[in-house]
Amino acid sequence: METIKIALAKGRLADLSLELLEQIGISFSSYYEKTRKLTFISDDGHYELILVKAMDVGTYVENGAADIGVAGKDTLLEAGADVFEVIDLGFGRCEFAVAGEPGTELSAQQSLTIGTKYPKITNDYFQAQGRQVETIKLNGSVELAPLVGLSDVIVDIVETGSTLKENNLEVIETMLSISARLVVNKASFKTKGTAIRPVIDQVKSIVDEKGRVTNGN
Ligand SMILES: Nc1ncnc2c1ncn2[C@@H]1O[C@H](COP(=O)(O)OP(=O)(O)OP(=O)(O)O)[C@@H](O)[C@H]1O
Ligand SMILES: O=P(O)(O)OC[C@H]1O[C@H](OP(=O)(O)OP(=O)(O)O)[C@H](O)[C@@H]1O
Repeated sequence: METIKIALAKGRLADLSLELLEQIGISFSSYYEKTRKLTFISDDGHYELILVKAMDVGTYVENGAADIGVAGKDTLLEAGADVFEVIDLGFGRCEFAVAGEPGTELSAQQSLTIGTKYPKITNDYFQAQGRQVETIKLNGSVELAPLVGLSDVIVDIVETGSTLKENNLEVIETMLSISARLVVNKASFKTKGTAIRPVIDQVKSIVDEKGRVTNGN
């Protein structure tokens, strides 16, 4: 069997993604040795795990450097990744929102400056409303931008809302829902279909099962 390469995002999605793979019998014991390694071979020798930055998963999968990947919908949209998005995995759930200081009114601002890690999503969102905005690309701690006058508002991920609250900001407008997705390289889907399709099917059945439990049915 040809080795299947799986790209996972370092960070908060990594452990959940590995748990899911373990549930379908794909284990990477060497991952837990906590080394600085970025590639790992599965215990059965059939899969290779590559660990990449969250924003880069789509790029690796689009270019065929990985056959399969797990990435947040946010990063896939921002990277404009041309991949097959086959399953909504149901974890890494959060919302995209415009946030700012309490009382900020978007319509009241003639020209709006927006601090964000996601300039493409932000521009697309406002362009769809026929509105030109100026985005300032940031790489983290985005909530700081309106507090220090770098931008009028921010566009960022909101989960519990506690980061906004602790920085005296609030959601002004929710934009779209985000969750982790299983993605597949378009060529691999055909050329390695015999090996990839069973992985997709097994992941699907686990996600469906979880959905049923969560829904109480
Ligand atoms: N607060 C959150 N709650 C739920 N999911 C989140 C949250 N923040 C981010 N995510 C999801 O998890 C993915 C990975 O986030 P993580 O924080 O690990 O990396 P990152 O902040 O995008 O990258 P880096 O820290 O390397 O710049 C995101 O792309 C998003 O889909
Ligand atoms: O609504 P909450 O539950 O507070 O979660 C939202 C926070 O989580 C993410 O930050 P992350 O931890 O990835 O930090 P960074 O983007 O600043 O690196 C996001 O950028 C928000 O700051």
